[in-house]
Amino acid sequence: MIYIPLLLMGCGGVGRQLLCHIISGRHLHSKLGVRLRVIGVCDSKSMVAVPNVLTSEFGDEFLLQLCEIKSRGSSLQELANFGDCQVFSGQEISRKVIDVATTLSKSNGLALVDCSASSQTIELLSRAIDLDCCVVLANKKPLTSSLEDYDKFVSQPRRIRHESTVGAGLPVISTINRIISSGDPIYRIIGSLSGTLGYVMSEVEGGKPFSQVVTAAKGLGYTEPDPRDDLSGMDVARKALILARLLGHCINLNSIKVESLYPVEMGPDAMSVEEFLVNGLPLLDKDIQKRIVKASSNGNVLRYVCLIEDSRYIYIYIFFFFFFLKLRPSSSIDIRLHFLLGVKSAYKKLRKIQLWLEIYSRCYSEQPLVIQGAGAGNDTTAAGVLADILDLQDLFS
Ligand SMILES: NC(=O)C1=CN([C@@H]2O[C@H](COP(=O)(O)OP(=O)(O)OC[C@H]3O[C@@H](n4cnc5c(N)ncnc54)[C@H](OP(=O)(O)O)[C@@H]3O)[C@@H](O)[C@H]2O)C=CC1
Ligand SMILES: N[C@@H](CC=O)C(=O)O
Repeated sequence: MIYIPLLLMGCGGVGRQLLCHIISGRHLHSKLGVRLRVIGVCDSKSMVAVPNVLTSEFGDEFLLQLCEIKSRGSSLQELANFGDCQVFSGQEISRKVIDVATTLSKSNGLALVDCSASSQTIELLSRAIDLDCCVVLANKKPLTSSLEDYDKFVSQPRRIRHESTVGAGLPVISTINRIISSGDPIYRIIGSLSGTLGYVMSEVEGGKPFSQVVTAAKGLGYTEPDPRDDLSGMDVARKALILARLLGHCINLNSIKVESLYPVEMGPDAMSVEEFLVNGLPLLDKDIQKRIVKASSNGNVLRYVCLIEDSRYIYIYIFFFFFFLKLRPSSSIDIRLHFLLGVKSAYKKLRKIQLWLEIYSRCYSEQPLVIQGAGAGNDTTAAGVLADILDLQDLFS
C-alpha cells in the first residue's frame, strides 16, 4: 500500500468537498493500492493536526465532523472536544506546517494541498517546495503573483500540480502541457473561461434579475469567495495569465486589461462582500438586463471571452503571404478579455457553467482542439484536485 500524507489548507466549499471525495473514494483508492492519510487541516484562523504525523491520521468520522463544523460557519477550534487532535492558531500555524513538512520530508513525504483563495499561503508553499514536498493547487494566486514565484511553482511539474486552477476538473493544463511538450507551438487560445459569468449571463437571458442570479451562483459554489473577483474579470484574468505563462510568456497580472461589471464605488475598498450582495448588486440589475435584451433582440448573446494570441505566429503566417510585412518583436502576446456578442459561434450553445476553450497550434490549426464542460463548482473542482493528488502516488511509498 502507498501512503500519501496530506495537509489541507482551506476547508471552504472546495476543501470540504475534497475531504468528502477522499472519504467516499476509499474503496477505489484501496483497489489502486493507495491510502490518503489526512494529517492536518487549516482555515484562515486555525489548524488541526494529528498528534503524530508519522504514525497517525484523522479518521473519517473526525473529517466528517470537521466538514459539518465548517459548513455551519463554526471554528476548527471546536474539534478539540471531538477527538485526538492538536489545535493551533495565529503564528503557530505556519510554524506547525513547516514542522510537519520538515518531519515528513525526511520520511514518506507530504502533499500540501491549497484550497484557499489566499495569497498568504505562497510563502508556506514555497518553503514546502524547498523541503521537497509535493504541492497541489486549486488556488490561482500562487501562480499569478510574481514571475519569480511562478517559476518556482512550475519548476518541478512532476510534484507540483495545478490542474484545477483553470477549468476546475477539466483537463486544460494537462492538455496544453502535452501539446507543448510534443513541440507543437500553440499560437492562440480563445474561450469562455468563467463558469460564473457563463451561468450568470445565461440565467439573466432567461429573465432572472442579475442580483438574484449572482447570489445563487455564490450559493452553488461557482463564484470566488468574493464574487466581485468574477464580476470584475479578475478571476478570468488570473486563468488567462496562468495559460499565457504556460505558453512561455513572461507577463504579469497588471498587464491584462479587464472589463468589470460593477463600478469602482462598489469595490472591495468601498464595501464588504455582504454589503455588495445586499445593497450593491440590485443597483446593477437594470443596466445588465438592458445590455442582454439589446443583444438578444438582434439574435445575439453576451459572453465574456478571453483571447490569448501569440502575434509571432500570426505575423509569421501573414509574412508568408504578404512578404513586405515585417515580423513583430518575438515576445509579443495579446490577451483580451471582453464581452462579446456572438450569433452563430459556439458561445450561444454555452449554457450555465460551461467552460469552452479552443486551442490553435500547428497540428490544430484548421480544426482547433476544443475543451468544453462544467468549468466551476465544488464537486468538479475537488475531483480535479483529488485526481492531481492521486497522480502523485509514484513519489510516495
Ligand atoms: N469553486 C470553484 O468552482 C473553483 C474554485 N477554485 C479555487 O478553489 C479555491 C477555494 O475556493 P472555495 O472553496 O470556493 O473558497 P471558500 O471561500 O469557500 O474557502 C476558502 C477556504 O480557505 C480558507 N483560508 C483563507 N485564508 C487562508 C489561509 N491563509 N490559510 C489557510 N486557509 C485559508 C478559508 O478559511 P475560513 O473558513 O476561515 O474563511 C476557507 O476555509 C479558490 O482559490 C478558488 O479560486 C478553482 C477552480 C474552481
Ligand atoms: N469562479 C470561477 C471558479 C473557478 O475557477 C468560475 O466561475 O469559473
